[in-house]
Amino acid sequence: MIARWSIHRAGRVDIVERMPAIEIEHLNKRYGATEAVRDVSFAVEPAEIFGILGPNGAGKTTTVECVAALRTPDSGSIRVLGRDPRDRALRALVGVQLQESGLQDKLTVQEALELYAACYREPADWRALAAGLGLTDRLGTRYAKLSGGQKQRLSIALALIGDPRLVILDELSTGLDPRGRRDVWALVAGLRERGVTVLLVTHLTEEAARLCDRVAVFDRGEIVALDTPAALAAGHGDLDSAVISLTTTTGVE
Ligand SMILES: Nc1ncnc2c1ncn2[C@@H]1O[C@H](COP(=O)(O)OP(=O)(O)OP(=O)(O)O)[C@@H](O)[C@H]1O
Repeated sequence: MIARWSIHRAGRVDIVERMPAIEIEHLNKRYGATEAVRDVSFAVEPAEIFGILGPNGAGKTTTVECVAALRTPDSGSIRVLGRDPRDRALRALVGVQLQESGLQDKLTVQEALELYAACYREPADWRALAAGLGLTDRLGTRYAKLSGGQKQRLSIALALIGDPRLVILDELSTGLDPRGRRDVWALVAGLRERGVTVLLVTHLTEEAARLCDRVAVFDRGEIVALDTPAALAAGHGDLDSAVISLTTTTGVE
């Protein structure tokens, strides 16, 4: 665990002792009659890979969208790197990969990478990111012509282009082939080694078991269990069985 942490790329230095990277207290969010998130509280430590598992519609994306300031909570509090999620200073410190990318069809992979890199004062090396994600031979390809898995690789590269301190990854490996999954798992494990905090929404228990230090299991908008993957799996045989027995919703809304 990192005891002392300095945030310097926002133009000033904050030294924070044992401050969680993300702190959520009593988060509530509803859409009309649907209570998407109900009284959710958890904290993510610096350099931790924290997983969110749970069935479709359990409130996982809504929660991470609140952390990413893409949705406004109805009540509760969220601190990201000690700040309000809407604090502009976080733009340089937080990378977000969500299920929809919204990229223009005509942009090539290289143009997208260069465009996003230009938004940051100290971007990551986009060529190295592209290489790590197996995109080097697709740099000249327009977004519309990419396969689903290649779009996914690009969205991960774009989440990392600002060399963030915290990355939010929603369904990291959806649509990736086995080699692609292995590439992104190595990439995410490497982030932790560099002290980057990762909030990871996933449906893959294998991914959670391999990567995550701790996992919160969501069901019907609530956290029904929070522990290490090994502790969650204990007594159930494996993590898949644990999630199935801990949750009640079916896969279909
Ligand atoms: N924009 C929206 N308007 C209305 N209801 C919504 C909206 N977004 C999500 N919901 C509802 O809120 C609940 C939680 O949705 P959310 O997307 O957070 O779940 P999830 O756990 O991420 O699901 P999945 O695994 O399918 O991505 C669901 O019942 C969903 O139908």
